[in-house]
Amino acid sequence: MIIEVSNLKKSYGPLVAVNNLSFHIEEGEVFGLLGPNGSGKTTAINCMLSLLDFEEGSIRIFGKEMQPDAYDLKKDIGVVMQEVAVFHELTVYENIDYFCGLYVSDKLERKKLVEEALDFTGLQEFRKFLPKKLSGGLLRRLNIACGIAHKPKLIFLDEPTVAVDPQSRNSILEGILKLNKEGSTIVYTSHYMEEVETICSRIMIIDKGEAIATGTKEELKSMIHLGSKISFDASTIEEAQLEKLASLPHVTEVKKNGTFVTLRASEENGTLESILAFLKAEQIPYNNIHSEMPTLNDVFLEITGKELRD
Ligand SMILES: Nc1ncnc2c1ncn2[C@@H]1O[C@H](COP(=O)(O)OP(=O)(O)OP(=O)(O)O)[C@@H](O)[C@H]1O
Repeated sequence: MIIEVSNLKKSYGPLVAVNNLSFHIEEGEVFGLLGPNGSGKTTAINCMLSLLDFEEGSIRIFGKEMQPDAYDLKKDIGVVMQEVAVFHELTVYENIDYFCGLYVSDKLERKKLVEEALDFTGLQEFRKFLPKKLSGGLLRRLNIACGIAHKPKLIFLDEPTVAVDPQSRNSILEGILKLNKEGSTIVYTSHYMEEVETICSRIMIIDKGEAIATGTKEELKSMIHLGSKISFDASTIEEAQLEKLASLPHVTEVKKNGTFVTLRASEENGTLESILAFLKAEQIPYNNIHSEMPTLNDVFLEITGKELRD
């Protein structure tokens, strides 16, 4: 087991930021911590890194208790923090070389690793640039290169894609999967459910410092019984017809907002067909019909009663 957190509790004065948090992360996982802003993700990471002390619980990394002076554990950990932390007077190359040098003293070996990190983050052509000449997305890529150049076994990435352009975002996400393929276990925090769904093998959803659900995205979605969502535009549909729709097999909910009708179905198979057959039989004109599987936002909404997004 790479990480084992048991009953972690951390407060800032009267505010309990993380409460009774327990989870484990196995080697090779991309583990996602998904929660809205202020839900305690960064606090949990900082406790795992022994950057913060905590009142209750225990944290074991690589099978050993994590301590502020556990340098033997820390050398195998890479950290990419939310705030970009690079030296503004050093070039892109020199920054990566500096951070890599904290772990790798052999010059030749380090040169190879820095070149690989430049390739990996697509920063080769910017190697001589000072950070102030980089766009926000490139600066975040530099932040990542500095955190991962020494090829750590375990990498923490805290919201690495906040405020980056879509191209850099995709390149960051692809890069994380590549690091994972090359053998690193990843802990990834985000409040973007799409990212977490795309790259994480297992996800813990947190809210107000507490874990509300943990599992693969399929497991999380099967915890709720929302099934798929089917929507269409039907300006002439009548109240009595909406009631009939609600009584079709597997339809669990029907809502109308303006001309837009949204149904929830507990079963994917055959439901869309029976809705289409009903609309045809009742001669109800409709447009833009589409069906969506539930998202992690639906899971969050069902459990907490609020949206994941701010
Ligand atoms: N140093 C601090 N002192 C007091 N309160 C803090 C401190 N750091 C965080 N908090 C509070 O603790 C709670 C959890 O914050 P934390 O930063 O861990 O959440 P988060 O999920 O990482 O959110 P974000 O994505 O916005 O960083 C929030 O209510 C935050 O305001």
